[in-house]
Amino acid sequence: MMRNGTEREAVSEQIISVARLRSGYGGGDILRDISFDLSAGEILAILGKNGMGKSTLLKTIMGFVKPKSGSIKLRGVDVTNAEPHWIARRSIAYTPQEFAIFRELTVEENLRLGVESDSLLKQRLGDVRDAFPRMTERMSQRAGTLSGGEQKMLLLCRAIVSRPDIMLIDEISEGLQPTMIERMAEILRTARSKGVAILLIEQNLNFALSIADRFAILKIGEIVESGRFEGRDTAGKLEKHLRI
Ligand SMILES: Nc1ncnc2c1ncn2[C@@H]1O[C@H](COP(=O)(O)OP(=O)(O)OP(=O)(O)O)[C@@H](O)[C@H]1O
Repeated sequence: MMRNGTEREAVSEQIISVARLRSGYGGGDILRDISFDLSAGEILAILGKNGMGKSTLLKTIMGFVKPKSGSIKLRGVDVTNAEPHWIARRSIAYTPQEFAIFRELTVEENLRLGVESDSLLKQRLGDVRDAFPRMTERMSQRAGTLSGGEQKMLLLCRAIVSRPDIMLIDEISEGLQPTMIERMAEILRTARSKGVAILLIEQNLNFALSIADRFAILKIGEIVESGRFEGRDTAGKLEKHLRI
């Protein structure tokens, strides 16, 4: 598949393949029939109104919610019925919507959870410094004392130090100041340029439009519209589906 961009490198490896996925909680279906592919070095924004199942999609890919039918493949490996701890080891970083840092641990200890050893974290501190220099000045500070924006940034830095092939990101920009959102956009663009495949759940349409290559609109458990961001045409489609 050709990527949107100037280099026009042919990138064919399907990093995530979801086919005819049905999933939900108890007897009810939240996702009814979801299919999409995501390649290396590509950002796909999943958009939709509240409660349409965007977070459920990421939780299902991570194995926290069990699929009822359909399939999920990560780099060609079928993970449809795999356990979350096994999926988490397949070079995938998940930043959930709810704060997932350990407030009582220090910034360094939280980052340490993203890597296998102390020495590896030391080697990769440059990644954190490049992403958000202030974080490396806060290494011994308790994570719970960081500002809300910094806590979200810590989540993203923890994902970055794990050097994943895949990032699943749920509403990272929610409630943040524009400068912080722009920094996050830069971090995600950098990850994409290194070939990371990014599935981005977003309510902030401008943020999504500014970084994603493609979009998919989720409505009542199905993808009702998808494509590349192409100016006004796309804006019209999005407007139609996302209107409150
Ligand atoms: N653990 C759960 N048990 C039962 N129902 C749930 C559970 N988690 C979510 N739901 C329901 O599933 C539906 C989809 O929720 P989900 O969080 O996936 O939506 P979303 O599109 O991410 O919405 P938002 O943008 O508001 O976060 C909602 O109706 C929600 O109430």
